[in-house]
Amino acid sequence: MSEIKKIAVLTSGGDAPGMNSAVRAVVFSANNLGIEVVGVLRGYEGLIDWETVPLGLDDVRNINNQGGTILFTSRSERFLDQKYRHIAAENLRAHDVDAVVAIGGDGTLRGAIKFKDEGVDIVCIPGTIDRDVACSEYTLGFDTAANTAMEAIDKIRDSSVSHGRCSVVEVMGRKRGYIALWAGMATSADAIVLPEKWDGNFDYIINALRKRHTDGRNSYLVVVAEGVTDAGKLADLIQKETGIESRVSVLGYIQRGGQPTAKDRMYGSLMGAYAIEILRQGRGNRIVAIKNDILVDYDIAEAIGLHNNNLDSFQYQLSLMLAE
Ligand SMILES: Nc1ncnc2c1ncn2[C@@H]1O[C@H](COP(=O)(O)OP(=O)(O)OP(=O)(O)O)[C@@H](O)[C@H]1O
Ligand SMILES: O=P(O)(O)OC[C@H]1O[C@](O)(CO)[C@@H](O)[C@@H]1O
Repeated sequence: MSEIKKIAVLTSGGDAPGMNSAVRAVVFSANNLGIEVVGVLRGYEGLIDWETVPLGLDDVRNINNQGGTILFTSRSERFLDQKYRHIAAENLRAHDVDAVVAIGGDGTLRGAIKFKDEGVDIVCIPGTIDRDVACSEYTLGFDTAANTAMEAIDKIRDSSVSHGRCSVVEVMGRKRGYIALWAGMATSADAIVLPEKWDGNFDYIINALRKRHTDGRNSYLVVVAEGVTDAGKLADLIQKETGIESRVSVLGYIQRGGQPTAKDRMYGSLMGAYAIEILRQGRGNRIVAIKNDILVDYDIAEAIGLHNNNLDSFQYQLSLMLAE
């Protein structure tokens, strides 16, 4: 890679708390090295339409505490088409941009691999509440989302206890159950339903709730990851099979919003700065990741080849034991 004089930074896929800290650290670190930064608006869409803003220190100074992403984001249908990826690459060349920092989830990473074929140097930062980027132990936004879900479930439980009901709460995570596991354990759920462990059979939940009901328990909490089943149907099934009055709450987009936790601000800052360090070393087509709580980086193609559908088995076993 030739010497870097100008870079573009974008956020893509679902917004995630901590993305702003990463953008901020990218701008500060680049500025230190005399590298110019443009912010691309609305993710890969903004690359295709060349919707950009210059980013200086004053533009990012006070964004650590802001939820969402100041650069906006999108799910770009057009970027799936090579014709538009070519236009995006031509736009970068026309504006003398030497490399791109893309902050997003596994889809953003897949897009980056394709974009590499257009001759673009790109460094990715894992940012998604789902924590579903296999090469990294952490993705920006997870901690804030898990805390938001926990606080919401605490409140739902208050009402559930008052009425002697069963609350079924659906949380996000796409095909991964991390938000459900963390928020469920933190709120002492009676059952946590995870995509990684789902065998299509609700009997064990029904039986467990029935036993608790017989034992005289007053209220019940089931946390279900969105990747498993329709939570409303599960609430109906529980009510029908156990006689416990049941209600459903789908937490939805509140999990993506709100002020980032200290962890997301810190990891966003670290990952943003590390991305610029990778480029300073003349390395492209990398993804920043966390391994054993330390910053590392992988070749993007190697990273996308990794699959990790396992949950930490100790955490999972503990969640079962604590739900007894
Ligand atoms: N195979 C692909 N080829 C080209 N571009 C892709 C591909 N997969 C995804 N992308 C691009 O990356 C964008 C972001 O991906 P996606 O919408 O899946 O979100 P994500 O980055 O996985 O984030 P989140 O996990 O928060 O949803 C897509 O909207 C699309 O523009
Ligand atoms: O914003 P959209 O397109 O509705 O996407 C929702 C999905 O995005 C995520 O919130 C991740 O960003 C997933 O947990 C969820 O399945």
